[in-house]
Amino acid sequence: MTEIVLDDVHVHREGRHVLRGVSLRITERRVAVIGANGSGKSTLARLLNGLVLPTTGSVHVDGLDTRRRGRDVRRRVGFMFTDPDAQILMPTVAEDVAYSLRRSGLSRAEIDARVAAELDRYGLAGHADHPAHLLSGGQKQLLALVGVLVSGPRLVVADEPTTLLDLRRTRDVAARLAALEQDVVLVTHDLDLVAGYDRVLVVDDGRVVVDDVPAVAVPAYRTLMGVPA
Ligand SMILES: Nc1ncnc2c1ncn2[C@@H]1O[C@H](COP(=O)(O)OP(=O)(O)OP(=O)(O)O)[C@@H](O)[C@H]1O
Repeated sequence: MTEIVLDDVHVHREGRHVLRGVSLRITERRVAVIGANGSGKSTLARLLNGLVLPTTGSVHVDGLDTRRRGRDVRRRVGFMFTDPDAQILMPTVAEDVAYSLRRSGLSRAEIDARVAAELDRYGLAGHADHPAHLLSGGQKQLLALVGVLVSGPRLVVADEPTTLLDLRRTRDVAARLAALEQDVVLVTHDLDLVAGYDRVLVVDDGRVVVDDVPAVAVPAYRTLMGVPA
């Protein structure tokens, strides 16, 4: 279990107050973040692995300050972006996953074995030597997830990972995330995906305005947006 503590976090970006005093302690296995466009969800997600640093306040992951120990934090907390193309860096599928292990200290043979096992687990083994850019959107998102998982994070932050996917691929990626042994923080606009989560944070105008189980938080968000079910 990973513990993330945000203490009175404010984030200013180019004169804008993007987050306004967020304090949280996250220890649950499945946490979802929902909220309107521009409310600050991505910024909150990026704080969790030090991709964004607080302007004031602090973020600690298992006691590590993201401001001072960013590299150690990122080893614990993997990040999955909305657009998998932003995360696919190497020409072939297997090379791309192997790239995530370049600083692992493993031998070439160990890296190859681990890559093959992970691709197999995610149904991508048959594509190992294919150009990564020829995969379907859903396969690319799974490849991005494999690239995040292969280096062994304890927690995966996924920022709208199903936004670009069709219904079937959305269900597939969501099921993969739900089945992970790692802890998950999921940012999403798809309210169906958060049903099984332990905790839902509703972000509005830079603040966490609701922090509750899905059965309470989702209706509260609908009311906030003026679209009750
Ligand atoms: N680097 C930046 N420079 C300037 N403004 C920024 C920056 N990052 C975020 N913002 C602004 O902060 C606000 C919150 O952005 P953020 O991406 O966190 O929202 P979001 O809730 O994830 O939105 P969406 O649902 O549309 O993805 C937006 O108004 C955005 O324009």
